[in-house]
Amino acid sequence: KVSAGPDKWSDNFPIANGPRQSPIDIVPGDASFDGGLKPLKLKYDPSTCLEILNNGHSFQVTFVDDTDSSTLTDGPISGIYRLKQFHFHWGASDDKGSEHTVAGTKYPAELHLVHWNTKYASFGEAASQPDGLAVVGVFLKIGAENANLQKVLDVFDVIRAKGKQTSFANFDPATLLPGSLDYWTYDGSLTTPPLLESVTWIVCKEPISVSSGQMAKFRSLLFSAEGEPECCMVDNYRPPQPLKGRAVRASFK
Ligand SMILES: O[B-]1(O)OCc2ccccc21
Ligand SMILES: [Zn+2]
Repeated sequence: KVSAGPDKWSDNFPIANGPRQSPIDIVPGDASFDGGLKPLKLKYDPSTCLEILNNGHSFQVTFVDDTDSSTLTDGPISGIYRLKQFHFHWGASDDKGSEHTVAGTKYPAELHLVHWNTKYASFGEAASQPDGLAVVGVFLKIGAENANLQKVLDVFDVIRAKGKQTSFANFDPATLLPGSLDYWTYDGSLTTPPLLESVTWIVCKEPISVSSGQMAKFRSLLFSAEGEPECCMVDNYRPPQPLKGRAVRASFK
């Protein structure tokens, strides 16, 4: 059965209309500079990279998270958050695809690096806590071919269908970060069901590049499993949700 789109999610997940839903439209002029925000501290160990899988709504690269080898600290958060996985959201064409927008501007894709608070025992437990997750969002903008991203795209042929996975070792997610780690931050949620309101969002102002040909490769993945009618994996983004009085802070002037 085909899963229902974002407008139908509230039927099974009433939190879809909750007070801290994501993504949002970030309006730079409305964000308040907070001098108390620390620089992001991302320490990633490529040897914790484990596998890459097509989970039917995106593809994700999963990391071993039983030690503090790959962590996010500082920034707007307190304590140590461990990297669990990263994944992307993208569109059917280059004019849409990101989840967060910037003064209404949509990017063709958005990277999410998902971390969980080690004050909790596991990702699953953390995901149900208001301070449980911290997701670093990075926009992708059409430009030069991204050689680091290409290492991920090169294995797409073996994970084309839903449920396919393969080992993926020694990838350094830091190679997907922009030069500047200036960011906006606000309290939000998962952007896919169960839409849990447990995410401190950290959205980088500076995008990374992706070529139009590389975006076409994203669109070669399938929502469908082997043996099912082929359905291209595109438009796997949730549109912006109401801010409902939340503050968006900027780490930069
Ligand atoms: O980026 B997402 O909201 O999409 C799915 C997901 C899973 C875990 C954390 C955050 C997210
Ligand atoms: Zn995501």
